[in-house]
Amino acid sequence: MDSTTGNAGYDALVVVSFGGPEGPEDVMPFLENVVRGRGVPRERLLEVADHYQRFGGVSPINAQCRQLIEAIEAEPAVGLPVYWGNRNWHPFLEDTVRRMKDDGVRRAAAFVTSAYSSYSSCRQYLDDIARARAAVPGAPEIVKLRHHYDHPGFVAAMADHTREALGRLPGGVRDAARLVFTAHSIPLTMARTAGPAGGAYEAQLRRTAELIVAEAAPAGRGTEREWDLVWQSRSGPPQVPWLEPDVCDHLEALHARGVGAVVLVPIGFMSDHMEVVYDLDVEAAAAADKLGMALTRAATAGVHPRFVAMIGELLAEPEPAACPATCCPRPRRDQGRGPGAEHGQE
Ligand SMILES: CC1=C(CCC(=O)O)c2cc3nc(cc4[nH]c(cc5[nH]c(cc1n2)c(C)c5CCC(=O)O)c(CCC(=O)O)c4C)C(CCC(=O)O)=C3C
Ligand SMILES: [Fe+2]
Repeated sequence: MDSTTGNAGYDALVVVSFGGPEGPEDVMPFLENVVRGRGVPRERLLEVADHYQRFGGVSPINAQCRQLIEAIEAEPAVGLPVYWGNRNWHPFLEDTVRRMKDDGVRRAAAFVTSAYSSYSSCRQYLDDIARARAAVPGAPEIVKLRHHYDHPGFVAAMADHTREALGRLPGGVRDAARLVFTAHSIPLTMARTAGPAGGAYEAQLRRTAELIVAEAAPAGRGTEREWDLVWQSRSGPPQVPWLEPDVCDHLEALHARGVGAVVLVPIGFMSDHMEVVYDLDVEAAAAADKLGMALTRAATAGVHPRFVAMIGELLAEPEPAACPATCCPRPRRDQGRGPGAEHGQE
């Protein structure tokens, strides 16, 4: 059986991810890589550094990537050598591309651990790939697989995890529980220019949520389960507007409306990241506790068998159309700060 080429003739798969620190001394250099040229205030950076330090300076993201790669390597539908390269921490994508070239890879598919359109979640990864290839003479061609937000494998994994989290709520409040889907907030300027026609980040997340609601909580008791899409992990200077409401504010608003139980469903993250284990499992959990709300958090897609199988299915699809050069542009750093600030080098 020749399952090694698929329709698009790839000879390798590279998992492209964000990267995270793996010890206390990694935290500041990692954060400096993340925010270089981004205008994130120093106070915000120190606050986030403290979140990492509470976990011994170790983000869960790299271990999750290693587990995913192990699972992909064991997936018969993949049948390709699997590489891994990150934007912000070891193994850096450029080093990986060099290794791929040395191994004789000619045409690789890239699975980016982000399912949606926007500068941060799509274009920036395309730029990372282009920069890494430009630094390596004779680098392989690298084709980014399509956005998988609506793929039945991703949806099935998250629906399964949503049902499981509903099952962890006390029986008495389970039926009335509300599903609260979360994703990383982004600046409004970035949200407006996401995708070929703008607005794609939010529209895709909403679609994912709808698909999960339909699968996890089908109308059986007569009505569809109530749900919302809200935002978490806002960064940037306070005067720049980002997508709202924040998940913790939203829990308060729901409580004021008499909602007694919530399942958080982190569809914006493909695996456990610091944003999930701190911003949701520590901060949002504390907010719910204070309000006396029952709260559980659905597991991220991680290595759910349907999610892993999805990667094999994506590899078998014809080569995806490249994103138009104009979609998901890098927002200017001065956007949202009013007129007169238009001389940054970004
Ligand atoms: C849309 C989006 C995703 C989802 C898509 C994807 O998965 O790629 C994502 C993922 C992640 N973001 C991560 C970490 C950080 N993001 C930051 C800052 C920012 N994120 C942004 C957006 C996103 N981020 C933006 C617009 C900024 C402002 C600065 C800038 O314009 O770039 C900062 C700076 C400090 C702060 O939070 O203020 C950190 C440390 C980690 C690793 C977590 C871990 O270690 O477990 C992951 C997976
Ligand atoms: Fe981020």
